[in-house]
Amino acid sequence: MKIAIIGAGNLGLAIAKGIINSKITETLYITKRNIKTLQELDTLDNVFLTSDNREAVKNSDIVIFAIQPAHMQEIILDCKDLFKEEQTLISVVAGFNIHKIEDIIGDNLSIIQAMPNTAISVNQSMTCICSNKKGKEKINLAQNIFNQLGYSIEVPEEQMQAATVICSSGIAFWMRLIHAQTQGAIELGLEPKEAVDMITHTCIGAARLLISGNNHPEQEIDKVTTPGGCTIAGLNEMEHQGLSSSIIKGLLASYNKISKIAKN
Ligand SMILES: NC(=O)C1=CN([C@@H]2O[C@H](COP(=O)(O)OP(=O)(O)OC[C@H]3O[C@@H](n4cnc5c(N)ncnc54)[C@H](OP(=O)(O)O)[C@@H]3O)[C@@H](O)[C@H]2O)C=CC1
Ligand SMILES: O=C(O)[C@@H]1CCC=N1
Repeated sequence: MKIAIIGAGNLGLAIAKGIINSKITETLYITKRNIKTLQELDTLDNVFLTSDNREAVKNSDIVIFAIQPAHMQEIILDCKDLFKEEQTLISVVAGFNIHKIEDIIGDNLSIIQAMPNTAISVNQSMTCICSNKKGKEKINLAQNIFNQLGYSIEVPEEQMQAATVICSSGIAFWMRLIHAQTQGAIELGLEPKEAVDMITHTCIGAARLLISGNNHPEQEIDKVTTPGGCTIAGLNEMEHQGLSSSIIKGLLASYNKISKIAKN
């Protein structure tokens, strides 16, 4: 399998790192205009750094677009004559729906829209995917790739905006929650590094409990909250200060924004 990543910025580079870790590809082309910033990958075998998108597209079975939405039309048009029916085109461009890509290159190519997150660099991305009609036959291939870079699920195209908020922006939301806990932990007298270790491993534990069992989060909370104890005191104060409400409102604001971007 030969893969090209068009646009190695924050996400494209993270995808490249995940792919390199998982050794799923025979050759990996990585493009950006200024390839000097990719020096850390320069010496790797079978990894080709170039600013020539056409060279990357020509030499790949799977082409992943990880550029800003404003660059999509120009870059796709530049490579349009090179795309082949057997290739799989994967776009991770948020808010750039499949029909916008089909408007540029037609509906004869397999197009997958994927929404990963930056944890793809450590093969822990939650990635949601959907496809155009032609791309249905390539969904398994795409899931096979993203499952090696974390975990993936297929969702209806109309849920991609929600998936962007929960999975892709979600990394930033969780980071902010972890940071807030760190600030609290430092005030309780813990060293910052020690605090982050404690918080991140507790966070992984909470996620593992829900992934491994079928319990609702509140059932797990019930097991922790000793009547009259410190957990319920903390939880109630957080809710008095609007924790759940502020998170829900934040998710809705994020969703409204990406929906607006997708409509333009
Ligand atoms: N960051 C994230 O966590 C997520 C991002 N996304 C989506 O991924 C896309 C990329 O986001 P992000 O990585 O943050 O953005 P960046 O701006 O960090 O990356 C975009 C990259 O595209 C490169 N680029 C620009 N023009 C060209 C060109 N003509 N040919 C090749 N490469 C080019 C730029 O490098 P140079 O200037 O050197 O060419 C830059 O490194 C966006 O559409 C975003 O919506 C989706 C989910 C999560
Ligand atoms: O913030 C953004 O718009 C992009 C999409 C999801 C993550 N980053």
